[in-house]
Amino acid sequence: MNPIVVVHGGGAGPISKDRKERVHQGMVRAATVGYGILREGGSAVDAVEGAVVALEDDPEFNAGKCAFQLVNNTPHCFLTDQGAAQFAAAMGVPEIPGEKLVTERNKKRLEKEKHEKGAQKTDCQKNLGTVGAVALDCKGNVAYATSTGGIVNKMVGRVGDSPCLGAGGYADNDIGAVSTTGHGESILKVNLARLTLFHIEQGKTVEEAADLSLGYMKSRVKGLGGLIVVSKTGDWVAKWTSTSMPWAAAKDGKLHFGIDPDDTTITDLP
Ligand SMILES: COC(=O)C[C@H](N)C(=O)O
Repeated sequence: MNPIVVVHGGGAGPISKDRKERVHQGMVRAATVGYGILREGGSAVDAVEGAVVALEDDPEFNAGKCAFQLVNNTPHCFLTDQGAAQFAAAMGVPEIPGEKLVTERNKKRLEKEKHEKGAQKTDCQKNLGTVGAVALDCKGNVAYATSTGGIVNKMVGRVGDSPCLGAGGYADNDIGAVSTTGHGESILKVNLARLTLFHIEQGKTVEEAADLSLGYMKSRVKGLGGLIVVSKTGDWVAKWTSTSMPWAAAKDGKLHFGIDPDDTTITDLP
């Protein structure tokens, strides 16, 4: 099986010219890290972890920190609050003060948002991002990872879509893997990642499946977003209904990259 990794940097509004080059570099770096792991025989799980950690460490993107493997070390899928903190400490994860995880750009964005009236919109255009990766390894295994700082000005205690199975992502070796981004509440309501895989299970191409599930989210709950998919047969796609979504894909020694609709560049991988 020829390995593939696809990454995204969050579905959002237009990206300013000066940020575009930095975002481009971040996407290329993450896809190259993930692909390098796969080329050396690494697993899909290792590849998505490597790619997402590269994006988490890049201040250009809005993500969490430390994508370690809960499912491999506990019988559970989710841990929150104090339990999550205890588990992280037991795994030797260093504690980082909250303020060190917030960039100046995000602080300014929060202040601006607090002064603007009105409820959270479902178009996700103001959000600064989320990062994600999907991969298919040489053995035919697929995996996904999604990491986010969430939406701006959210209520304390909000759980978004990104950590939730079926919404923020899903992987099944019999079908493929998906990582999503966009308006979290909408993504949760339609179970966007699993819905996309359902369409592939029903015989749709990855492209058709992505269009159907994103189209359904838009028409049914007026939610905008984006997603990346890799199927078990090695087909992949990056699609979005938000204005932009930075993405990159590495396959067969080629690197594909884009931010805006109908604007893809293809180069040779180093
Ligand atoms: C582009 O922004 C996001 O993807 C935010 C994330 N889905 C959330 O709602 O928490």
